[in-house]
Amino acid sequence: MVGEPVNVNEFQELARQALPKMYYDFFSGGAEDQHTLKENVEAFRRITFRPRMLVDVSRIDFSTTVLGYNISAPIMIAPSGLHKLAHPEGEIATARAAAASNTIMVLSSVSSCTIEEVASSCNAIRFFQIYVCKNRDISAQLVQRAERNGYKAIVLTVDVPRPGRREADIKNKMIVPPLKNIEGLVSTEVDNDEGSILEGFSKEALDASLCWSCFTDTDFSIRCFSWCFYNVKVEDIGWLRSITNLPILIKGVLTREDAIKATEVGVAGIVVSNHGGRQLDYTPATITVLEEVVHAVGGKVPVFLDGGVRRGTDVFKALALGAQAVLIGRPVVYGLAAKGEYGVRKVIHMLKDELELTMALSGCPSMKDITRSHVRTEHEKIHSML
Ligand SMILES: Cc1cc2nc3c(=O)[nH]c(=O)nc-3n(C[C@H](O)[C@H](O)[C@H](O)COP(=O)(O)O)c2cc1C
Repeated sequence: MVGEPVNVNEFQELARQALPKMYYDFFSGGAEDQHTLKENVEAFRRITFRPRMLVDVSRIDFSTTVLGYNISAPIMIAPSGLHKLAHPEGEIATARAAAASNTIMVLSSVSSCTIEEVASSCNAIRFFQIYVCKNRDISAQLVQRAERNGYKAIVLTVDVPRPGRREADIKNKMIVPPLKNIEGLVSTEVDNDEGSILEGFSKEALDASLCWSCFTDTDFSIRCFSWCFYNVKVEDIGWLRSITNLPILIKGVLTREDAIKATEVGVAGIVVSNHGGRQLDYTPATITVLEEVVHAVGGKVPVFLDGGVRRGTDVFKALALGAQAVLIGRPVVYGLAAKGEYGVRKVIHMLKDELELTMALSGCPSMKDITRSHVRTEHEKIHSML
């Protein structure tokens, strides 16, 4: 029995106690051997600090901006689906916690509350995450609804051409409740005797043919024109840019090769993510590839990171390695399951408190003081021993 939690990790056990096994497994699980799921957390632990002493840390400021929006700390809420499985108020409670914490929430396209319900529930700064469906009209409708309802950016998740093999969901024959945003547009009644219904549905609906496509500005306007007036299907990322004025972030990049392609197609930012270890198992922990992506991008667009962030020290490490901010996945859902909106607020608050302390003890009174030389990676440790 866990009493009042004193850190974010302790919310996981509270969530396990609060939820039916099928739902707890859905939120906590990863793909196959769950190697990447564990590594996301473990890799942070292998990074150590190089703190500086006798710096004036009597005032700490970690407020920042993301795509021009001021937020209280470099900690945002990652998109995760089906929050009503965690708590009856679902994403509305999560959004209210984001508003109270003055941070950004990325709403999942497979949320259990609609785009409109979340938008009208509070004044949180919201981004909207999409998967591209085989039927592009469905994705286009979602993007346009998000834009109409005041969402400030589109987060395109690119690591799910097919769903990863989440064996707990398969065993549990995970049942998907109605996906409110796409109700009536996509059938969730998929026969999938061998696996989870969620997996079966994703295989049916998602467009596995989605690709990068580079284009010049002239090329782009021709594509827009043709899409609007002749309804000719414009391919891929160019297609997405042609249907929205919102900035587009790409979520799911893990290599320099893809980081370069992302900047070439004109995205506004990159999220280094392996989907919290739920997609391809044995992809590296995100914190270990962050620098590779940051170097490849060369400051052209901001780079964000999610996966395994459980401590304020983790946030600091990601910032030192070049992230502009981090996103939090499971801890938010665990907070929601354990204590509703209050639980999500508490999770964000705990991470902020820990970040503040880490900055004070490292000699970094502001975000700009956090540098690469404040951390030591495992690679550097090995190198220094040779
Ligand atoms: C239960 C669950 C559902 C998720 N649903 C989505 C989703 O709908 N769209 C998406 O882009 N990512 C989704 N993700 C991935 C998260 O956005 C994020 O990448 C991941 O949770 C970060 O790792 P962490 O949980 O260790 O913080 C989901 C993750 C979890 C745990």
